[in-house]
Amino acid sequence: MLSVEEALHQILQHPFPFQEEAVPLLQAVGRVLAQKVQADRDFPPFDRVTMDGIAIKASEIKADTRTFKVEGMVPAGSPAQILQNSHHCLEVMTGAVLPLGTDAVVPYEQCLLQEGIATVLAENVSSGQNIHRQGTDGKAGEVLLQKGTKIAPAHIGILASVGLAQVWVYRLPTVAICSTGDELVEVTENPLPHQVRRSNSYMLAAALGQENIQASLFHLPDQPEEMTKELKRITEEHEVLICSGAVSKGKFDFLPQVLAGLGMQKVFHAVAQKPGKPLLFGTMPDNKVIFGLPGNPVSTFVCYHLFFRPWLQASLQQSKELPTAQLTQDITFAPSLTYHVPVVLSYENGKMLATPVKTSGSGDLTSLLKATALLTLPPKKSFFPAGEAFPITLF
Ligand SMILES: Nc1nc2c(c(=O)[nH]1)N[C@H]1C(S)=C(S)[C@@H](COP(=O)(O)OP(=O)(O)OC[C@H]3O[C@@H](n4cnc5c(N)ncnc54)[C@H](O)[C@@H]3O)O[C@H]1N2
Ligand code: MOO
Ligand SMILES: [Mg+2]
Repeated sequence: MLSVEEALHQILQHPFPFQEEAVPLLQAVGRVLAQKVQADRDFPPFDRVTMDGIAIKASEIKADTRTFKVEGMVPAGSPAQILQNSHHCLEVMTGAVLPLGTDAVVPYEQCLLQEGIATVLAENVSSGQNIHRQGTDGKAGEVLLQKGTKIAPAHIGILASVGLAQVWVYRLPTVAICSTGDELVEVTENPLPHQVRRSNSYMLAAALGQENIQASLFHLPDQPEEMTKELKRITEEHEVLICSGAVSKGKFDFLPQVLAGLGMQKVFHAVAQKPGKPLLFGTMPDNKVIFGLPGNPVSTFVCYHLFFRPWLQASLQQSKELPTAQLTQDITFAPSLTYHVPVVLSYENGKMLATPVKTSGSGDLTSLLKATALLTLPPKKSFFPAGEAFPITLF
């Protein structure tokens, strides 16, 4: 059976060649940048006043010279002004261009202004005080954002600052989510005693929503002809198919054979891990990919985070290092499988700690309510002592 690393490696051999598209600035949040972003001018673009007050030449402050005649007023948004007489001052507002001939700003709180004369009350005034010098934070032409950056609100601020009303981002894939199983009924239905409401498809759709992907939802019955008919249409109309269920050894687990009949090239079917052993991954023509996630809700969730998300990130040319956290208690796990443990994270003395949550297995969706991450324990060992650190996947 394939190890988790090998399975992931094989999945990453099939990235989707996402095209680029331009979107309006505000629609770029949560998307992945497909262009390099450079500063179109210095950051800040001029010597910027950082306090409301008066601008003076600092060297003019002497023991007996603390009064300055006010020459005028420089609001933010007005062109640069020049101090005509170095014994004078100009009133300046936060955000204004520092007047030429001045090199210090004394805040109003440290001045007395009376009848056009400012008296500096502050003991010391040093050259450069309360001035945000041009280009301190970035020079014109400097690369501020790299391709592959996931755009967060702060990035939107930078994009706006450099004048990008349209932003080039990677186009998102069209994704179909298919749940399977005759025991499953709609959220709005009242399940009979032998039925359950479908939750996996909604959980997956919500997770994809966090990637800005609006997936289409379908449900397939445990019936191969019907499944084939539906999946033929769905795979024609979508680039990515994520199924949940019907991939194990059951007499009604028809998904692998139905997809093979539709032309899916199986890449693998089974990974040495718990949960999520019967994971299926395959490809279709035109770079289409299929993830057959095992149906137990926690398996679906784990496989989405451990395999689908890295595939999406790699396709969007994003790289990611997995952080680690230290176990707070011993874990014994004998099978030679990679073990994904739902954990709750905390911090102590600057260290991230992982405490396993109580769970009754991969069918226990409620275990995810307490957890904030998955801790991945390698297959080679069976005893994992408290204090040892392992990679975590946040969700
Ligand atoms: N003989 C074997 N039996 C099983 C094996 C095995 O290796 N040999 N593997 C087990 C593992 S591990 C898992 S995980 C499950 C995976 O099974 P399937 O992918 O075939 O999924 P189903 O049989 O369709 O369903 C399993 C379970 O999950 C519930 N489910 C499915 N979809 C949803 C949904 N959308 N919302 C809520 N719940 C869902 C379903 O009702 C079942 O209870 O197989 C083991 N068996
Ligand atoms: O994916 Mo299964 O847990 O190993 O139920
Ligand atoms: Mg099954």
